[in-house]
This record gives sequence, structure tokens and C-alpha cells, in this order.
Amino acid sequence: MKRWQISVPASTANIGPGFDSVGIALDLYLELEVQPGLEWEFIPMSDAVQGLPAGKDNMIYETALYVADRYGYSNLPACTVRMNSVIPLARGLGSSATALVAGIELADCLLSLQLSDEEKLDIAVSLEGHPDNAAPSILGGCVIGYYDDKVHYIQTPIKDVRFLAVIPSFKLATSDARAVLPDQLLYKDAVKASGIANVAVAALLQQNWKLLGEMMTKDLFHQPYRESMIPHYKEITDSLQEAAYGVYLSGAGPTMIALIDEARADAVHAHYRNMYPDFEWLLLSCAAKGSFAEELAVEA
Ligand SMILES: Nc1ncnc2c1ncn2[C@@H]1O[C@H](COP(=O)(O)OP(=O)(O)O)[C@@H](O)[C@H]1O
Ligand SMILES: N[C@@H](CCOP(=O)(O)O)C(=O)O
Repeated sequence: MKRWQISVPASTANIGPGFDSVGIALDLYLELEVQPGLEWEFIPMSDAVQGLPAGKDNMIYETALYVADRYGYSNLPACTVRMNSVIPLARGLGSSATALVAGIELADCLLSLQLSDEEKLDIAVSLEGHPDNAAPSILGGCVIGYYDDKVHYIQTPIKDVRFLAVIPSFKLATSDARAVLPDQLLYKDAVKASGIANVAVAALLQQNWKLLGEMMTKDLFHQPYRESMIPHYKEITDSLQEAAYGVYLSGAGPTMIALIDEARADAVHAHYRNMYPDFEWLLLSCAAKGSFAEELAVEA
């Protein structure tokens, strides 16, 4: 009887103006331990995953079944899945994408599909609609991508900077934070927004963190519409701006992230954590490696 360990990194999407397109994998993980069982059961092993569906209504199972169906299988052998995660849910750190990617890895293990990264990407992004969370969770590093009939992307490493996440205590579902965005932009505004995003991406590729930070605050695609959903957004981001290259809304929020020089990160973290103790603070790094599954030794 085989057993597996599946590991999927969280992600921070948009990075300011890279709306629905730019994302970075973070060293914060959803981990699953999978072993054959009598019926499907998802057991939470950490606080972050308490209260999630425990059976076939869990998103990880639903995704795995979707993959099975896509490859011509009508069911999956029942398993007990122990879920361990430190990714806060509905905070803008890509937890739903980690569940989706974990489901793909799960089906891959149980059905010996031997999916390539490209196949995993195609499945995940066709389900999410945008590649900014799922692509870095699968590939690791920073991924700049666009999806139509396939995922067009560039993957690039991130070095010398840390991500200081300021996490409010309330949840904000991505669907709610997308509902406040406009249906259309005026042509001249779209040109301006695209110019800002182009410079941000070029800065990212050249690791020009100062220029990237400047472009973060100029975003016209999503942050201006979402800021008012997050109490103290302006106060906190203005304050952090003094110690950071730039500050942005992570994914759909409510988490805010300051991009900080690696050498100063610990000191900045300690200082701001004391200033705003009502928030959860996490000092994170880019995860160079994406999702993976490995077979565990059979228990005696
Ligand atoms: N490990 C998991 N197992 C099952 N469902 C999950 C898991 N992690 C996240 N989800 C689902 O994803 C939802 C959060 O998704 P979303 O609103 O997109 O926020 P985010 O992806 O920013 O955390 C959770 O409320 C839950 O329904
Ligand atoms: N581009 C999406 C990203 C959502 O990320 P999440 O981590 O909040 O799920 C958006 O901004 O809506």
C-alpha cells in the first residue's frame, strides 16, 4: 500500500500592477500526507485548515476527481489525507490555488499519471482562469503568465529581497474582492495601466526593486478599487513604505506585503510588528521550488 507526501507553496499574486498575471511562490506550505483508507477523509492537522470540508466536498478531492475524469478514470481509490498548512485562508496568499494544485498532485500520485509541469499548469489555470497563483505554486519562483488556450509564461528567480506580510484577522474571499472591480477601463486609462505594469515587469526581470516598488503604488488595475475594503490600509502601507522598496496588496487582499531588502528585513519586521500588534506578521522568502509529491516508506 503506497503512501505519499504532497507539498505545495503559497503564492502572492499581482505584486502591484501585474494583475492576474504576476505571482511569486512563498515559503509557506500546504502539506498532505496521503494513505489508503476505507473512505475519503480529510483530517486537519493544523489551525489554518480547521473547519474545511472533511469528505468528498473538499476542494482537493473535487480537483483530483476532475483530473481523473479528464484522463478517463471514473473514480479514485479512497484515502485518508492529513492536511497540514500554515497558509491563512482567504487572506490573499493563494490558499485556494494550493488546494487546487494539491488535488492535481493527488490524482497524479493515485493514478500514476506522470503529469508534466505543463499539463499541471494547463489544468490548474483552466480551473482558476488566471495563472498568477497556480503557476508559481506549481513551478516555484516568480512567474509572469497569460492564459488563453494555453499558459504563456516566463519563470524568473527572486533574490536578495524578503516579503513582509501584514495579515489582518478578517477573511476576504477572492470572489468578493473581484466583485468590486470595474467591467471596463477607458482606453487611455488602460494604456496608462499597461505602461505601469510593463515597467514593473521589466524592473522585476532586472531585479530593480526600487523601480518595481515605485510602480506598485501606481497600479490602476485593482488596488484603487480594493483599498477601501481593508481598514487601516493607507496608514499601514504609508508607514511601511518608509522601510521598504514598495508595498502592495497581496492577491485580492486583505494581506499587505512590503518588499524589503534582505539585509534589513529582520529589523524592519521586529519594528513594525511592535507598532501594529493586532495583525499577524510573517517574514517570507520566495520559494524557488514548486509543488512536489514523494512516495513515503511503507509503515511497518
Ligand atoms: N487546504 C484546503 N482544502 C480545501 N479547501 C481549501 C483549502 N485551502 C483553501 N481552500 C478553499 O479556498 C478558499 C479561500 O479561497 P480564496 O477566497 O480564493 O482565498 P485565498 O486563495 O486568497 O486564500 C477557502 O475558504 C476554502 O474554501
Ligand atoms: N489576480 C487575482 C489573485 C487572487 O489571489 P488570492 O491569493 O487573493 O486568491 C485577484 O487579484 O483577484
